[in-house]
Amino acid sequence: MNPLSATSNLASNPTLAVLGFKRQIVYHLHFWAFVAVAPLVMVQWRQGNIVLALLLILFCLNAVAVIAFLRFRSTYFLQGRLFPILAVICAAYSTMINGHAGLYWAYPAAAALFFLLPLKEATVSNIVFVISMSVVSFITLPEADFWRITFSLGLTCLFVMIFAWLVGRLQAELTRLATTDPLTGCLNRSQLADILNSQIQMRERYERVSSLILLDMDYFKIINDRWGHLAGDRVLQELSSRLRKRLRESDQLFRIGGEEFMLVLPETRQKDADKVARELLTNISARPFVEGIQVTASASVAEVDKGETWSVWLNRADQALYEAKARGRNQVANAVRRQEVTPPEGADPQLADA
Ligand SMILES: Nc1nc2c(ncn2[C@@H]2O[C@H](COP(=O)(O)OP(=O)(O)OP(=O)(O)O)[C@@H](O)[C@H]2O)c(=O)[nH]1
Repeated sequence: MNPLSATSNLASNPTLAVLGFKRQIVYHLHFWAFVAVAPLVMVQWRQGNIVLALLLILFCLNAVAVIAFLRFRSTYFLQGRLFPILAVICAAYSTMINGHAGLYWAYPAAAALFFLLPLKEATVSNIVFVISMSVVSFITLPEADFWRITFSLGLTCLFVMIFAWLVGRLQAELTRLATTDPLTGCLNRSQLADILNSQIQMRERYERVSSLILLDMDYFKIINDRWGHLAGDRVLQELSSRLRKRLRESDQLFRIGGEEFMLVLPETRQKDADKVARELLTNISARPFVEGIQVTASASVAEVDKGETWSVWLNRADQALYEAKARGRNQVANAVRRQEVTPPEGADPQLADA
């Protein structure tokens, strides 16, 4: 996959958008590092600095490998670990033989590390980088330069580290805002397909069966009409917190519509999910909500079937929810398994899946 094309997922999946952003940074930094360093190979070779020229060739080859792996395999070659090692060796060695001319390259290399590696690894690499450059400048340059280099390089690293840390926090916050519902804190629809698909893959590959529960409040419109929208909002908040309390760490809670929630229960069979759904409904109807509002909800349960897509799975649960509503509400309906749908005689069995 072209790393630059990952932005096409920006609107549909925030997590992929952040991943695409990170790929682009890695891609651009290696591309421009290659463009800057490749001519230096010739310069150092001509000046007779063969070892440095060979080190720079290695640096360029690493950049080409990272770009190629990103473009053709969608993977990060050696997780970017060669860049800091080669950058430290090249900058330190170049400073030893070329003095200040080599030192200038330490600054962009140190800054780049914070965008190529996880924050902790980049910090450790840069501490090693600053110490190496300090030792080299102490040995090869006047004492005043040693102090200037140590402080200016250290400060550069500190500034970029703070910037990279803030960008990371901003990314995490934007992802959270884009993937959750602000009223209840539940996941929104943005990751629904991905999460259902991952459960389907667990079913196909490892025979691990997951179930989903759809839960919809009964006559919620009446609550809004009688107590107002603010009270309605508070009921939704309390409902989501009651649901969350009953769930396991591995379960996921989505708000997929106004008063409709979806619970994904990994490694849970239909009969166990049915038990959970019944407990949830009892928990909802047993105690009044804010301002003494008494509510009930209807639910449906569907275990993932072999070979079905996420939309078929969700659709089966949706049909069952209609049934629970039609049968009088405040109850659980189990979705019909695809195998249980017997096509009329002579009909194409494939059509039963539709
Ligand atoms: N307070 C509040 N109300 C919401 C929100 N989102 C949707 N609603 C309301 O939820 C109500 C849903 O009404 P319906 O779809 O008729 O469902 P219902 O009244 O629960 O009836 P059944 O589902 O058939 O039992 C509408 O009045 C929406 O305005 C929200 O975020 N806050």
